[in-house]
Parts: sequence; structure tokens; C-alpha cells
Amino acid sequence: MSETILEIVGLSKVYAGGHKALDSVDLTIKQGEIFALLGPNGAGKTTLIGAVCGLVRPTAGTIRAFGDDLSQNWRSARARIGLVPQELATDMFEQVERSVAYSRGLFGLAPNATRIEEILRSLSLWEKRSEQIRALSGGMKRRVLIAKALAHEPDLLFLDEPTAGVDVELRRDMWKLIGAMRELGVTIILTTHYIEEAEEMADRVGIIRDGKILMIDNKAAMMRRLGRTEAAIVLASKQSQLPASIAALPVHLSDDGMEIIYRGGDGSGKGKAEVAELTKALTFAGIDYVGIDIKESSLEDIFVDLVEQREGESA
Ligand SMILES: Nc1ncnc2c1ncn2[C@@H]1O[C@H](COP(=O)(O)OP(=O)(O)OP(=O)(O)O)[C@@H](O)[C@H]1O
Repeated sequence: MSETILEIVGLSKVYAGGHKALDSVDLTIKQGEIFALLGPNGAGKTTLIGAVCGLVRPTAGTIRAFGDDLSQNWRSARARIGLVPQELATDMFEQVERSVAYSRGLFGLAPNATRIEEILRSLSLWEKRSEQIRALSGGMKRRVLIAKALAHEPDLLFLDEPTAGVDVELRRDMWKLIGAMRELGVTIILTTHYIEEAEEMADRVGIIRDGKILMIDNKAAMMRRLGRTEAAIVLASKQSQLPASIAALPVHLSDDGMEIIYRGGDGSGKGKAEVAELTKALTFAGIDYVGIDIKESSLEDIFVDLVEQREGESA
């Protein structure tokens, strides 16, 4: 079992004005994992990161990082945490290399030109080291943010929406980079709107909405637990009712009587097997079909279902 490096218990944040941005969040992160926090706008993702990085003061709850309770011993734990924020707020007129070296110094580490060079090279920023940050493209600016967060050699790295607004090519580059950081032993927590990103990168996924964690699981288990198969069997002729032999399956007839719709399964292959069973039963009952459309749900479907379902509940 790998070591727990971050343990959040009962974390709540009520902003001045009364908005509850986090509501009793529990979260445990193990060393070496990539964890994706997925949630719609305003779900509380940035607030959660801010609380761990000392930018947001929690209203209730405890955060332990590397064994230290952050409310008591913030500084040593914080030195081991890197944060890549959504946007660069300052520093626009600074040169790339100096800005990255400055970030290292902020955490009390001795200057180390070799280390800074390695970081800049790994992010393809070395050629740009003498340029002012404001002169760089959006993608390069983002790389500078990552370089600044890596400059003090953190063991835990937060990436807040690392690929929001970047093109597909750069997004893939970022994914490679994140993979490479993991190889170096860095534990990574990223927030994202892109389900594809969570699907591609993460070992575990947490879904957050309205400040509450709706579900945390490893990706495969989440797909098994919530995955669905959807199939439409297109019939050769209009039917007014379904044969009794398929009554036990999760099926219904479309309004126009031209399709049998199956919605079931559990992400384990059960859905496909039931659709095969269904087609045999139709053949046996003498009902002809001309096509089958079958689709396994993705993490995206699961996410949309979960978020919409909860919206329905709270409405
Ligand atoms: N300083 C603040 N004062 C008051 N309310 C705030 C403050 N910061 C955030 N909020 C509110 O708290 C909620 C959660 O915001 P947060 O930025 O954590 O969400 P998010 O999941 O990161 O959203 P996004 O994906 O849009 O960045 C939002 O409703 C937001 O308006």
C-alpha cells in the first residue's frame, strides 16, 4: 500500500456572503497517483485546491499533508506542494528563466541553475528563457506556469484546469508532460471540465458538484458501477407490443413502434450479452430486424447522468 500524502476530512468553506463552496468534503490521496477532480463550473474545485495551498481559509474540517496538520504546521507541508493556477496573475514583464528561478527561491530553496535548466528544457521553454512572459503564446505561458510550480521540486502538484482553452495538440503534449511528472514520482491532482482528460490521465476520479463530492472511485470501478449499454434494434416492420419472452429485460418499444430500445448492463459486458439474448429471442418470436445500434457509456455519460440526476433531486 502506498503512503497517504493528503488527507482531507470534513472540509467546508462558506465565503463571506454566505455561499457554501465546499460542504464536508472528505478526500484521501495516495503517493504517486493521478487524481482528477471533475465538476461543472462553480462546483468548488478551485476552492478545494486553494484550501490545501493556503489561499483559502477553511470554515471547518482538517487537512493533513505529508503527515502535518496544515492549520498547525503549514509551512513545511506547503513547501512540498506545487500549484499550477488557471492563470498567471503577475510577473508578465519578467523573463521566463528569472521568473522560474524566483519561484524556487520563494520556498527557501538555494538557487540551482542546472535544475532550472532541466525544467525549462523538459517543457520546451529553454529557447524562450530570455523572453518576457507576456510575449509568449498562450500555450507557452501555461508551460511557464508549470515550470514555476515545478521549480521548488514539489512532491504533490495541483493543476487547476491545465488544458482549458488550449488546442488539441497542446492538450496531448500536456498529458504527456503530466505522465512524465508521474514517472518522476510526483503525485498529481488535476481539476478539469474535460472528461476525456480524466479518462485518459487519471487513476481515480472524484466528481464534485455544489461543494459536495458525489462519488470517488477508480476509473474502471466507476465505469463498472455506473456504465450502461444502450442499444436500438431497428425493426423490419412496425410492432405494437413486445414478445413476452423479453419482458424481463430492460427494454421498451419506441413511440413509432419501429425500434426496440435496450438500456441496461453494468459496464462489465452484461449489456452486450443481454442484447445478444434479445436478438435471439426476437428471431425466435419471428420478429425481423434490419439493424442494431449499440453503444457503451463513457465516463462522460456517467458524469452527465450523475450531475443531472442530482440537479433533478435538488430541484
Ligand atoms: N472569494 C469568493 N467569494 C465568494 N464566493 C466565491 C469566492 N470564490 C469562489 N466563490 C464561489 O464559490 C463557488 C465555487 O467556486 P470555485 O471557483 O471553487 O469553483 P470551480 O469548481 O473551481 O469552478 P470553475 O470550474 O468555474 O473554475 C462558486 O459559486 C463561486 O462563485
